[in-house]
Amino acid sequence: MELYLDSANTEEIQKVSRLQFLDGITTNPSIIAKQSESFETKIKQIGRLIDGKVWCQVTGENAEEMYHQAIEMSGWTKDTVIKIPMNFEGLVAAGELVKKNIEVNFTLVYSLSQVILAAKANVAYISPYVGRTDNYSLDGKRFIKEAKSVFQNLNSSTKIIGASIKSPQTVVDLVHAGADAVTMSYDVLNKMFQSPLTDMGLDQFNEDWQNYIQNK
Ligand SMILES: O=C[C@H](O)COP(=O)(O)O
Repeated sequence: MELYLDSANTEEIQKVSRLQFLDGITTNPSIIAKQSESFETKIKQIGRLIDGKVWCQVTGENAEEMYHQAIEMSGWTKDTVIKIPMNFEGLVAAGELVKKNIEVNFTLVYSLSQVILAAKANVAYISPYVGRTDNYSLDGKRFIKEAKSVFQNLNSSTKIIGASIKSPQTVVDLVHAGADAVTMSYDVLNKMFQSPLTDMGLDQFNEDWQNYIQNK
């Protein structure tokens, strides 16, 4: 399973880059818009901070614009995944990029008919936005399970990256549902390793150890 941080914040990226197993950084236009640097400067900086894939999203309004942006962005880091919106123009652009062996992710995927088109387009990833799905009383976990089964039925190698994750339990649910990858905020990533039982156990070990070495 691949695990990504969904952020463009330098401090957050520097901290998590110490985790050797992280697969990279995902971004989107809203995440980039929170930063002071230009898009290109920011993505290149992330590429220097992390040893892994850097995901960036095209903002063009038609296939041609998306394609040219994607080609340019591919040169910004050594391992770039291009995020393309799931719509007609995006499908056209993705076709051209896949031919050039560029890794493409269809973003904002919410229906199984979109999943079928993604499989036909032979893209590397799709990203269903689980938290946003759940906000509309639709079942994000179930959608990932069904999308996985569609890919299996079609013998597709397209991977599913669960996005818009709001809690560690959602990560667990998505792994059970068959997600190949997950991306989460710094806040959710930090909550993943926290447990009051771990803290209590560690406090007890420390206390016992101090007593032991003092009485030796
Ligand atoms: O780019 C994908 C993000 O995971 C979206 O997350 P969000 O719903 O918290 O904006």
